[in-house]
Amino acid sequence: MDKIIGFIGCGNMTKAMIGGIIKSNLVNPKNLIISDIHKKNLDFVSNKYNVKTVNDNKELAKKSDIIVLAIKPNIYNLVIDEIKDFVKKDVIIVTIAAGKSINNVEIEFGKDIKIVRTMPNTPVFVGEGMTGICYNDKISKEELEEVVGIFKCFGKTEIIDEKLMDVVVSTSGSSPAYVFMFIEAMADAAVLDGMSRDKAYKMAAQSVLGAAKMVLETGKHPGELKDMVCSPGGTTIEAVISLEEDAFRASVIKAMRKCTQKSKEMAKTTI
Ligand SMILES: NC(=O)C1=CN([C@@H]2O[C@H](COP(=O)(O)OP(=O)(O)OC[C@H]3O[C@@H](n4cnc5c(N)ncnc54)[C@H](O)[C@@H]3O)[C@@H](O)[C@H]2O)C=CC1
Ligand SMILES: O=C(O)[C@@H]1CCC=N1
Repeated sequence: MDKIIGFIGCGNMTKAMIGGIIKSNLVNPKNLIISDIHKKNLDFVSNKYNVKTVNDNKELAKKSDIIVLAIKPNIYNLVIDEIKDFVKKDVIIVTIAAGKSINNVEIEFGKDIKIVRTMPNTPVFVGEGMTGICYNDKISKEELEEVVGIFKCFGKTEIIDEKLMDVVVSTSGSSPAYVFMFIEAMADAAVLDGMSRDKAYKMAAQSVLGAAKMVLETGKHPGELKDMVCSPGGTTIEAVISLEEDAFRASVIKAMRKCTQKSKEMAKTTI
């Protein structure tokens, strides 16, 4: 691709995304421009990846063909207000924030603008991200493919109906946090029973990775895969029954619905 891709905000997500883009050789590093209010973040990426950096969002807006808004949702208004009169006519705006609908962003720009709304997750750091993507009616098939191509540099992508984007937030955007809690809890139990901390994290995490791969690669129902682990009168069924008694699955479902609801509420209140 020979388009100029600009990232506004050089935090965790941007660092991970540009790392993946450069590794996959999608664009020359010189075609990436990053802006941030903190020089320390810009120095980090220019030293590590040899990308262009600017401390002025307007300057980035004037030069970029695609702009990824990688700032926190609460400053989207501020940043859009700052750049809206400086963006190129055919610029593609890519959002990655929870609770920012396409309509919110269209209203903030106050003019016809191409928008791709995405929800990635932190596994983009290791090239295993999962990104839900939707877009407005100004985006052509080719433009959508270009943006999808960016997100494929650091993981998998799914095109999703916008009305399900709040569900994407809870299912893949926020879900690494609950999985980390699960791994931490498993490791705590192992440590309690005498295993060293480093071995406990490694063994719990690899088991989660392997189990996830089995769901993706066998196509079997997760319940069937669970049954394959449970020997009659054995050890696993003891753990399964204990988790059921403590409403393990109901807790996860309840937590995810709260997460989805929060994303919906944010979309109502952030314009
Ligand atoms: N962390 C996560 O798991 C995920 C985050 N997101 C979304 O990604 C976005 C970025 O999140 P993170 O990278 O985690 O945040 P972060 O806090 O690490 O990065 C935000 C960056 O924006 C910079 N910034 C603040 N004001 C600015 C301004 N006026 N102009 C330019 N830069 C400015 C900050 O200095 C910081 O480097 C958020 O909207 C978040 O909702 C999306 C999916 C997953
Ligand atoms: O908690 C948040 O707002 C972001 C969105 C998805 C993951 N983290």
